[in-house]
Amino acid sequence: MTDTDIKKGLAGVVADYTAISKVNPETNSLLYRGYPVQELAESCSFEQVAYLLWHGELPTDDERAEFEKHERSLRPLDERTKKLISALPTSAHPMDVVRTAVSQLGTFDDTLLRPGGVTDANLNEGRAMYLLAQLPAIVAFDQRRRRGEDLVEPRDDLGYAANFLWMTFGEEPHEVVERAFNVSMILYAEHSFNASTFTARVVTSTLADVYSAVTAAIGALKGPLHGGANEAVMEALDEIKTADAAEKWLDDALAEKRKIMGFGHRVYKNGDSRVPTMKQALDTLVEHYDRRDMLELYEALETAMGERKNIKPNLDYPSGPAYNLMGFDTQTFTPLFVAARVAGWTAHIAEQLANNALIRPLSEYNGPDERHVG
Ligand SMILES: CC(=O)SCCNC(=O)CCNC(=O)[C@H](O)C(C)(C)COP(=O)(O)OP(=O)(O)OC[C@H]1O[C@@H](n2cnc3c(N)ncnc32)[C@H](O)[C@@H]1OP(=O)(O)O
Ligand SMILES: O=C([O-])CC(=O)C(=O)O
Repeated sequence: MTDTDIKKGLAGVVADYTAISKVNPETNSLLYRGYPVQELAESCSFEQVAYLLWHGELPTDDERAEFEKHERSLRPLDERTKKLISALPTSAHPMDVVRTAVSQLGTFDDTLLRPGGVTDANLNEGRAMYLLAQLPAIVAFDQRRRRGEDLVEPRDDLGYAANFLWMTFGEEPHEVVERAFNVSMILYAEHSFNASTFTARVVTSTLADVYSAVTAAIGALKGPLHGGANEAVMEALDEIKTADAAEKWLDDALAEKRKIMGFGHRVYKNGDSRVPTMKQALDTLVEHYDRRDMLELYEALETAMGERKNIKPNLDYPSGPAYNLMGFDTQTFTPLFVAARVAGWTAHIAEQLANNALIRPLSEYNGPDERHVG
């Protein structure tokens, strides 16, 4: 075996089929079940897109109404979840809180103990809906308690995006903000075999349950090379402060061999298909909040990175400042990604189970030759 036989980071390896989404770097496009993500972001709600990812088709009006009713009924947090979150230190990262809360949700589900209960497709669909409905409440409550604010109960007269913002900020969002947030949730919902989704599929392939797979996926998403980058983008923009400081900041960072968060991608080498749509949403927020300074800073760093390295932004680059303008704390950004991506993770869990093979690659041993104790 030579070095070239080792696929470091599994780069370029096709590990399985998927019918859920197609990431095409050649055409710089992303399809969810065949639909261009830009079209879905333009005309659908996050709930419709979750339905599409799970069922393969967009819902009819009746199916949509039923789906929304079910999702809304599952929003309120259990007292045990409120107690658990309240007991966790506010010094802990919100991703650790979300991971812990999802893990606890698994302990409430006694259907897991039924014969065949872990792999039952109907039960797993119910679990996916439960997680989709609960995550906004978990994320919103955690941000509020860190600010010394009381929990805001969900509303069943609001759609997913409006209710999420309502529970976080305690007021109904302006339509511009609701729209931008809905777009971000759709763009974050699914992206084929990214690291967190692959993690969920690895865990599922052992026939472990949905909660275990999602808890593990949250762990994988936390890192700054993946979902954690949206938070890191904001930290960088906060550090740079103004557009005229961007070039020097970048030169210093590159000289220190730092990775510039929100830039580059394992699959897209010519720009991330989702960035133009999220950038448009960011533009609407810049106008709404009258924050041209943010846009200038955003564009200055993007331009400098293009000139120095010819590396383009990924989705985390525009979504970081967008979430900042909406009023989210920087550490809440990656939990927002979790809330959206759980739609994709659970679609992949179902797909993995429908045609399962244990995921277990080989390694080439390069440690000491055989030796003996004593
Ligand atoms: C939603 C998402 O999860 S999107 C990804 C979010 N992550 C980030 O934004 C983190 C910053 N980006 C990165 O670290 C990388 O671009 C990754 C991890 C996303 C992709 O990495 P890989 O496909 O493994 O590419 P790799 O890291 O090998 O980069 C190739 C070259 O480009 C450079 N490069 C890639 N991205 C960056 C970056 N953001 N800043 C500086 N240099 C970079 C690498 O240093 C490397 O240079 P070299 O060949 O001189 O060593
Ligand atoms: O596909 C990837 O490797 C990372 C990514 O953009 C995502 O998960 O949205």
